[in-house]
Amino acid sequence: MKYIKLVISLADEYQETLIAELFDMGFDGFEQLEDQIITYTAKENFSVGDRERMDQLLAGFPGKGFIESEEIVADQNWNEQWEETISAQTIGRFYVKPTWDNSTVPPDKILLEIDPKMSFGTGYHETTRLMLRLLPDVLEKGDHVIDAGTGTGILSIAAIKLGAESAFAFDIDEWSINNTLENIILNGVGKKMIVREGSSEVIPEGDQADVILANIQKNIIMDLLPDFIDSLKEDGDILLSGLLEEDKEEVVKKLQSRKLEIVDTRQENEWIAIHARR
Ligand SMILES: C[S@@+](CC[C@H](N)C(=O)[O-])C[C@H]1O[C@@H](n2cnc3c(N)ncnc32)[C@H](O)[C@@H]1O
Repeated sequence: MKYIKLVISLADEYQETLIAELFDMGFDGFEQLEDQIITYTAKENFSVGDRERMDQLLAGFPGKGFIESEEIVADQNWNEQWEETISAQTIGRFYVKPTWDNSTVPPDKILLEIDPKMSFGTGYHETTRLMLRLLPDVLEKGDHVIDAGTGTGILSIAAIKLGAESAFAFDIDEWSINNTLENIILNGVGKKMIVREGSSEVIPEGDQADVILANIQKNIIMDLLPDFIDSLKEDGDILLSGLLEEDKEEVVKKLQSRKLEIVDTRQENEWIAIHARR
């Protein structure tokens, strides 16, 4: 498979906003450098319309961004480049590392072995970190979890390692499903985790979660929220991220209008996560 590698020139303070947009366009694997982002997408996914939309987006930033270079790279090269940018890190109670990192797991940490390939969820993004830090405060042993937009599977795997009895994870991205399946095997959580390709329509009828996890993006979360609430037990908890600080008011209002109580809100840089309870 061939990928398009784009090197984009953009001031640091606008990079997260652009990344959220590019992510929705199907781009994945974002390397943030000083005033520069390197990103990839499958060649067949990048239409002329996408290119125009990207040019428009970049022109909209103060000081303007632009595409410095565009190159077609083969799968193998791409993965090698990507892997070089990933290394282990501690996030709250977890130690997240790819298989090619041989560092020692700190004794008090729970290992999450995640080979990210192209799926979002290395633990490097603020939204994943916020979710991983909130999860131990919310999850109880024996819980059933629904993980919407699972990416690499990282949040479900973390939940099971914390003591969840089962997790149902779904994602619209086929690549993410394959990557999640690999990570399930790596972490030995296969018996407790079910993965499906698709959106909220794939949640089994009558499935009721103690905890719903959704690190996606504001508009998608707003659309899927009614389905999430239908699949949440009375007193169940919902953790939402992929949200920017500026999204907070709208999302909180919507949650409250559906009679959910806001328990906690956390922030890292301009990103937030919300913990609400039914
Ligand atoms: C920001 S990533 C989060 C990945 C991972 N859960 C984490 O916390 O690191 C969002 C994921 O949501 C998926 N996604 C986007 N829209 C979706 C939808 N309508 N239903 C299910 N998954 C969706 C994307 O493919 C992507 O893998």
